[in-house]
Amino acid sequence: MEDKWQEAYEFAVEVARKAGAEIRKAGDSEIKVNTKSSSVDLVTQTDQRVEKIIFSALKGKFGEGCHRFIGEESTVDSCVLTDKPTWIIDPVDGTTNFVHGFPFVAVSIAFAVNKELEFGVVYSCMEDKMYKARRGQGAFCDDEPIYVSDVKEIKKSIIISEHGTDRSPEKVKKIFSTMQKILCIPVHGLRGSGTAATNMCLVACGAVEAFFEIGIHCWDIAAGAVIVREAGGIILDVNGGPFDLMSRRMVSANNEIIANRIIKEIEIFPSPRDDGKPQLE
Ligand SMILES: O=P([O-])([O-])O[C@@H]1[C@@H](O)[C@H](O)[C@@H](O)[C@H](O)[C@@H]1O
Ligand SMILES: [Mg+2]
Repeated sequence: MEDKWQEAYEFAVEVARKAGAEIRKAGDSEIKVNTKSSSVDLVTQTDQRVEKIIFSALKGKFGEGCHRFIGEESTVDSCVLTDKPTWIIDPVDGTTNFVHGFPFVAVSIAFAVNKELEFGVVYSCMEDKMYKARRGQGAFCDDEPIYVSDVKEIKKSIIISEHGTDRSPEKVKKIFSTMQKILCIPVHGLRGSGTAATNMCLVACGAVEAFFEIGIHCWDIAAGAVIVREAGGIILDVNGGPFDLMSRRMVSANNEIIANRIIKEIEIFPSPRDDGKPQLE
């Protein structure tokens, strides 16, 4: 049977690598910082320019007729998954890191058809590491197979959590209360790279056991979701239910034991969905 998406997958890897090179060479001139949802939710000309480069490469190859495009800096098509082939793109995941020269910045490109994620590509461009996965065909870093950790004891785990860009006191209190409870289980450590896409790849390659966050967007996690699953991991909603790409919350983990142990400690707070539907509790 013809494999319809292999060419698109390979093209996405090429585009991600080129976009990463553009990020690396963006000099100080381009790091003119603007803000979005809060004074600490940063965006630069590089975010916008690199998204344009990615979109024009994909539209040039696949046309604008039947493919839809969801991108952090444009969201020309609303964040609603249809059955149409849909590209879900974060051109610069870890924008704050990029502005500060903190060396974890990723290009995240995911592709969905019939509302199902078909493949994900995450290029950690400062590390020059290419993570990728196609549904049902395994996960890779620089073409080497990667697998989640086999740790089942929470007290032998490293957990990633991020504080995001919302600084409202009630949310910050819940975020740090959750972190304190997890830290004092105790776990071996808490970490965070500052980019959700990279965090998910760290779960996928077994460097950490889980990453959870409330407040991320579909473009931050869509590619990482494929990579975690194909590396043998699991992704759930923070309430233990099924993962929902548009819900702006998730737990990704090496196995269900670790995922459920983390979920027990998460203090959930509301976060408006990417698709505008009412948020679940
Ligand atoms: O904005 P961006 O750098 O593409 O995405 C980032 C996410 O990857 C990260 O998980 C989150 O904690 C940050 O607040 C920010 O949203
Ligand atoms: Mg971004």
